[in-house]
Amino acid sequence: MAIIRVALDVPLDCLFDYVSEETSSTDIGLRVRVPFGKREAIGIILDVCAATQITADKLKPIHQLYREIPPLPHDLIELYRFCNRYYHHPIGQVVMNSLPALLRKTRSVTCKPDGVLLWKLTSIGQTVGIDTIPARSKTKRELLRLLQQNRQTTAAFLGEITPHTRKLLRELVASGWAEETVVSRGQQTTTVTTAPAATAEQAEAIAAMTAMANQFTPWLLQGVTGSGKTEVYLQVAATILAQQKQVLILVPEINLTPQLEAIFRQRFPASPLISLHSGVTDNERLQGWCQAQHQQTGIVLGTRLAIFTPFANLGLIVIDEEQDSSFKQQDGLRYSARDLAIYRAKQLDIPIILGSATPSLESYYHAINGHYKHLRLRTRAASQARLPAIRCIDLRIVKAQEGLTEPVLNALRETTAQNLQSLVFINRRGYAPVLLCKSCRWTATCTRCSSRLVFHLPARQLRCHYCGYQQSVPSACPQCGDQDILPFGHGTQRIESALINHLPDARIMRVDRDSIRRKHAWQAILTTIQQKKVDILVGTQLLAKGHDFPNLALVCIINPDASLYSADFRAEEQLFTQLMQVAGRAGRAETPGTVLIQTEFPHHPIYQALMRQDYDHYAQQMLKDRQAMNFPPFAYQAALRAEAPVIQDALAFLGKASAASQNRHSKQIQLFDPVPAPMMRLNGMERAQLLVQADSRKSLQHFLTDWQPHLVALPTGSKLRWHLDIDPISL
Ligand SMILES: Nc1ncnc2c1ncn2[C@@H]1O[C@H](COP(=O)(O)OP(=O)(O)OP(=O)(O)O)[C@@H](O)[C@H]1O
Ligand SMILES: [Zn+2]
Repeated sequence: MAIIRVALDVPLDCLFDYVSEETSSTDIGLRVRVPFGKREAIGIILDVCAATQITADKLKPIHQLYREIPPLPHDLIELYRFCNRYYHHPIGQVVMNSLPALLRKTRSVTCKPDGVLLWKLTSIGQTVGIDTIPARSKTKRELLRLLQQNRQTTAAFLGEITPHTRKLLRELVASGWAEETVVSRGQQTTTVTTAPAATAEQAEAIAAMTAMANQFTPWLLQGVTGSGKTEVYLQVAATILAQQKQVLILVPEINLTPQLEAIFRQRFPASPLISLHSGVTDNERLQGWCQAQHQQTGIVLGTRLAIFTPFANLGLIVIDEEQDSSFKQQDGLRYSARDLAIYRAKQLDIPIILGSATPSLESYYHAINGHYKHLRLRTRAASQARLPAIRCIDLRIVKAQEGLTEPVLNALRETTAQNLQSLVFINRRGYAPVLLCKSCRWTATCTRCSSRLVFHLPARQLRCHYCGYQQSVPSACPQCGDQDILPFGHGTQRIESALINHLPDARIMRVDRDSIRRKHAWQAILTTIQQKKVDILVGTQLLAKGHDFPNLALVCIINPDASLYSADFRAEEQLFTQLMQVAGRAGRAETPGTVLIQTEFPHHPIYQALMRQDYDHYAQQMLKDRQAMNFPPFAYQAALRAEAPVIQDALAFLGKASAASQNRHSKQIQLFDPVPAPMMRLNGMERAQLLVQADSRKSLQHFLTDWQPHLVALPTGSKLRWHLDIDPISL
């Protein structure tokens, strides 16, 4: 009889002990159904031991052990434990929330190898010389030769060679030379591409990485927009896949997966690929998860949650657009998928590539310090492609009408006339961000959030972009009764209608979260762009990230000034990155690109750096500022956040939390005063935060480990909620 220790989805940071007759230490990582209070719960066995502190009368037997899928691998369990320690998040919630939804239900699951059987050689089989097979066994020789040539082959294909294929394959299996694997359906791609000749810079990067393909090496691949980072990933992945290892590619946005998926499928038709992101069904996610664990898949492409995929034999991790904030989870377990990826790569002793045109300051700092190996791609890859020319339009001199200036309109007209595409970038969806009463200055605000309601034209609705609240537009000002209430400012819908007025003949398409809501809308949009059925795109950052539209020649950036003077010290970095990204969409193939920026501050260093396209200089300047102010990456932070129906309660809780830490106060730790969050009200709750800062990760962790039990012990009242956010990316 064994005591098993189970992780359950409860907010307590402990494992729960049960007895089980049928369990041994090899069952760590299996799912169990257990009684929990008056109900049943599902959990994962994290430990099996001989003794427990629970008294015999309280110790309960498990209800069921699920063996239909093999236990979670050890390295994944180690990753859970790391998350538990580092993010100070309850172990059971770490484990259970990283699992596919179907594994969190108290039901058995079936993982069917939903795919095609393929034959391949074992590593011994690959080294067998053809001439060791007697010359009279002509068909056997032929079979072996075919398998050596095509890494994975269907039995049907082999069956065309000889009617005795089945028998011969069995012989190969008996000698330990060949084996069957399962490949998910839909892998057989019709168009297969071959690698283009790498540019000199690409070749250098690929050579450096493949030379160190079998050990932990963090690479920062810093390549200007359009420099062909994807090609570098592909060629390094080829080496890893040829070693029969798996590749994990993380991208920031689900919308970036279809293009990349197609590229990888076409390049590696024999390597099964799965996509894991919020768009796949529960069952697809479960099957993908199982296939990765059984090495029925070679490539996993996914968004941040895919970092928790179990792998049989992972050989490479790629993080594309590594600076992107969506790699950080913003609720529950607030992990950074990028940081966890570094942990995993180290744990498995494999290389990791962080790719970006504008690395995060953290990664850039590691690279210039030599902690990461730094590779550069300084020129665009396609032979004719140059970086675009970037120019500012001074809004103090040139007036905008309906948000658009004459130079921008002219450039759009010219580009359209040349049959080329343009992108008008405005990072605000809806028609107008403010609805304003002209006589009493009333503005429409959300009752649940400290935000303004955004005016959406087609539906004539006011919507809160934070909590989703909606109402219809009032016919008169609710405060003074005046009927003169007007939309103020510009969103994508308003720019779209202005463009329709100014360029009636152009084909205009708006791309933002509202327009891609329908299923498959995104695919349709990509096809429309690729088939050149649109002249002008009006879009938010959805279109700015990572896309490769060869016919796009002009990018116009409308009013980016809004976040120039934000209170958050990261806002400037984020704006710079975003503008470099969006500017980088122009002129990626033969067509030279132009970028126009409408701004009231053309002399601001951010636009100056942008016009020079000098990331390094700007990054180094920002690093100097961070150092002077003692901000990350020169300091390590955690935020304690509390929310309650009234702000005083949240602040009071943080005050007590701060007091509870006093004895453990050291020189290395700085606790700031509790303050209301920049956006104080959200979803009917009022929020406050307390920033903890340390000079090293270690002292921060020490402090938090000490502090946490005191936090847990603080009385909160029923309505107050709090959490810790380690390495927060927005304050
Ligand atoms: N060696 C090469 N020869 C010719 N074309 C290439 C080569 N490598 C890449 N390309 C092409 O260059 C274009 C840009 O490549 P890619 O999309 O990988 O850029 P990127 O570095 O990811 O840029 P961004 O950071 O803007 O996303 C693509 O159309 C790609 O097909
Ligand atoms: Zn709201």
